[in-house]
Amino acid sequence: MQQSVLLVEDDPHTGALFQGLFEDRDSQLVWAQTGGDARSRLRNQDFDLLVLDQRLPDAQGIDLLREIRARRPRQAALLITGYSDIADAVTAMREGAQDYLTKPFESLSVLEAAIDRALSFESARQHSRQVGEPGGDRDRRPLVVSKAMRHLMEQADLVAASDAGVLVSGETGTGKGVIAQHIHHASRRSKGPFIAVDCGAIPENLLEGLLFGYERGAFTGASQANPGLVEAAHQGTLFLDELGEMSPRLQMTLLRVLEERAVLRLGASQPRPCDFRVIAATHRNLHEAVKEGRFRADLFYRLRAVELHVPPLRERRDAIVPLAERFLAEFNARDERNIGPFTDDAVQYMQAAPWPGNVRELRHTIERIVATRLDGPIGFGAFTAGEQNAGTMALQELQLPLDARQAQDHFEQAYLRQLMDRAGHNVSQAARLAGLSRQALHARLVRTGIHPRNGRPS
Ligand SMILES: Nc1ncnc2c1ncn2[C@@H]1O[C@H](COP(=O)(O)OP(=O)(O)OP(=O)(O)O)[C@@H](O)[C@H]1O
Repeated sequence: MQQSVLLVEDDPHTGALFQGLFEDRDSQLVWAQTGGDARSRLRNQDFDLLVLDQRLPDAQGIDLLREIRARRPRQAALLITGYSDIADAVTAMREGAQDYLTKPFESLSVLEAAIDRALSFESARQHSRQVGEPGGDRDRRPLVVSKAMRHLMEQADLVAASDAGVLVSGETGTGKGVIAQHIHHASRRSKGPFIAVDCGAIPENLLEGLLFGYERGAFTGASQANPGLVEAAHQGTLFLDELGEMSPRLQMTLLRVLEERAVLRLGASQPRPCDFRVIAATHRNLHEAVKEGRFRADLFYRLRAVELHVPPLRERRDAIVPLAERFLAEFNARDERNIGPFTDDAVQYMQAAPWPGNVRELRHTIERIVATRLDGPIGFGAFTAGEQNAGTMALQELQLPLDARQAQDHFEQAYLRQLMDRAGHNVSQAARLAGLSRQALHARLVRTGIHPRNGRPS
């Protein structure tokens, strides 16, 4: 079925760019130049995807998105920001945008990939809602197979009943975020928001404003007051991922907020009461960090009333094949394929492989396999194909354009994708391998349009 996209954009160049992009596509583009125009178009037609510019003559893209999603909570959207403004981007994601794009666009292919991704995501979502109900929610639950994980989930259920601070530790990709969400959904706060922040990916000064909020004029560029994620998590759960990366100054502010149950926005004189539960996660050994004085002991003990350690996948090998089968079913449904089953040698390979990137790496591998074939059983070769000569293959497949800047962009994208694959899609690990700071790498990933989590163009 033909999909439809509503572009809300006042800039004629960007509008023309989109019209050009949609000329050869099987989907329909409708272009509205103002918020008012967009509202009237939405009264007459449903769109599979909205692409909203943040700065419109009569509205802010985020405000418009908020307004539209109040009536259509499942509306898929992408936000275009004029500057790489991470605060706008994060707000947009919180309002339910699938993704954000920064202008000027790096390249047409990055833009096209983002639209494709949002549209295929939307069609998969519509599909899974239709076929998934009433089992849809069940499918999103973590798969619990091994004894160690069963024990962990029992503990998670117990702690969910209390309001105690929880520290979830474990290697990257083991499912710490999944456990945090499970605790939230099993707790009395389940009707409130679950807000996740990756403390390691955001520079300290931005993280401060993002978490604790700011008043208008608190700093240059603070043109309007912003409540911050702590306030947004009111009556819900704040998931602080990679807490070990938080600077000592922000650790102190966070401790104060937790002790006083109130937050003081930057530039404000009156604290605002807030009621939220913190679940923190770390891949670092925070006990060591406390001993070495790099992490505040008082904050550590406060957040770690209960500690749950998620074991690496190699220590729960009986879960590998059931997880792989779950992911295979998920991607077959999403990509409308019918690939599988796994052959015996594929099963043996999976069970023996080290999976340094844990469940995320397994999931990503199955996604790659499904994306690169049409049907048939999955043998051992499917798992090793990506590893052999990964470097030379990536370069041969690059087909670099002759324009020097474009060639550099292509090369950087290929490099970053390969780097993220090697690092099991963990930004900290990738930054270590690349010899870059985590923030510098994150900025490059955002700039080149690669999604830090899955290495695909966003
Ligand atoms: N038990 C599980 N059942 C189903 N999917 C899982 C399970 N554990 C992890 N996953 C999937 O693996 C991926 C990684 O999980 P998650 O993001 O929770 O890991 P993490 O430990 O928080 O990673 P990081 O330290 O990099 O933030 C996600 O796509 C998640 O859905």
